[in-house]
Amino acid sequence: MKAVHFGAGNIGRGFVGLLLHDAGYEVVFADVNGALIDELAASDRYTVHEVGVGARDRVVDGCRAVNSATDAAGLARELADADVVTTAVGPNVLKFIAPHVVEALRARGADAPPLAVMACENAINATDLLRDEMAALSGADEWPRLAARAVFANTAVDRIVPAQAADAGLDVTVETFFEWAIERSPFGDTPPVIADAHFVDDLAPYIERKLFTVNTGHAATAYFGFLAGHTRISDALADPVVEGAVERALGETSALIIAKHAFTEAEQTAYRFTILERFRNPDLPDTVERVGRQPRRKLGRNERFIGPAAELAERGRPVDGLLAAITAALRFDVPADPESVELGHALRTRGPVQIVHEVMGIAPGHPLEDGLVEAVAAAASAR
Ligand SMILES: NC(=O)C1=CN([C@@H]2O[C@H](COP(=O)(O)OP(=O)(O)OC[C@H]3O[C@@H](n4cnc5c(N)ncnc54)[C@H](O)[C@@H]3O)[C@@H](O)[C@H]2O)C=CC1
Ligand SMILES: O=P(O)(O)OC[C@H]1O[C@](O)(CO)[C@@H](O)[C@@H]1O
Repeated sequence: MKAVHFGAGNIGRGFVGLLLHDAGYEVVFADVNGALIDELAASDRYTVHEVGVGARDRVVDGCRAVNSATDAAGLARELADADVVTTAVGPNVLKFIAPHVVEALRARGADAPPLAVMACENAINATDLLRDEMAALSGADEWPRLAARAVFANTAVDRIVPAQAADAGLDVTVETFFEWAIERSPFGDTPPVIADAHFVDDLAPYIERKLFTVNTGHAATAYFGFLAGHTRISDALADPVVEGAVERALGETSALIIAKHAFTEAEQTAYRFTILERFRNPDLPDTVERVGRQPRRKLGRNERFIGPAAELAERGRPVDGLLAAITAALRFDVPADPESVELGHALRTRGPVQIVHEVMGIAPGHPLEDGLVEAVAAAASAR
């Protein structure tokens, strides 16, 4: 069995690549980072170092690497007999992966087993986004023929993999916790065998619970922690002011998750507790700048703040904690982060109403609109 994984970064090597390797797949990493690919090609192995309770080291061996920016022929050869394609490149990069997978399906025989395609990104239904990019490239005439040669399954991935030390080489430090939930139904009776993944009939509850608890909580810790002057996530959460603000936002998203899905209040409280303990892990060298990265993406309509706040507002439920986190996200002033710079520029040059409509995707008259306009105005006057 063979898997081609796009994105040999933190989640690629420290999570998806590891689980595929442990499931018996021959793993081929495809990436546009030439130095990283050269290093992977020169050594067929690396170590995943876990930190935290029950930590152990895991070796990934037998892997190969191909530069997807410069070696289209090599990539096509690897894709030709792949069983699985996965990605961990960031949701905004999926459009650059789409042409490669379209070409692979064009070259794939109609009798070959279907290629399992699973995007492993922090976004709701990221595989559908990739499939839509592919369908648009292919066109209405050809697409049904190509689509029949693949199975597209959405997934939810959860493991904290921080930025790695400069001298770490290919090795990756990760937390012990992980969860990879994959939609079962697209595969019919023959889902891929990935022992450490968890196949579910309905992914929506898992992905919403994950995105609106883990990612809302983590990003809120980063933004409130940044404003309070903290560098590390674990230090930020040890600050009672930051912890209180994060708890308030998570109290609101938890109310939504319990109202929408079959999780009980006790289950959601336990889940939230576990998540906050993971963020507190002092052995995890994680920073507010990494976790807060790309604030514009994180303030998108279906993302971790605006998504749950919009649904809560539609239900007439409180959203003050989320609005405070949104203001903090807009005040995340990190010159090295292009999206933070872009938001700073938007706050200086565009009015709050325009930002709410165009950046956050909230329509005029939506019940969240007024609260958001106030949150944006507060950030504009503070930044
Ligand atoms: N790091 C974490 O703790 C977690 C990250 N995620 C998600 O996983 C995805 C990847 O995140 P990280 O691994 O942290 O980022 P990363 O920056 O460490 O890795 C991304 C990799 O994608 C590569 N890449 C960029 N453009 C590419 C292209 N066109 N073709 C092939 N490769 C390309 C980059 O060179 C890099 O090696 C994101 O969607 C993130 O939200 C999900 C759960 C946890
Ligand atoms: O690119 P994003 O959305 O910040 O993804 C990384 C996030 O995902 C998480 O791993 C949670 O699964 C956090 O480590 C981190 O905040």
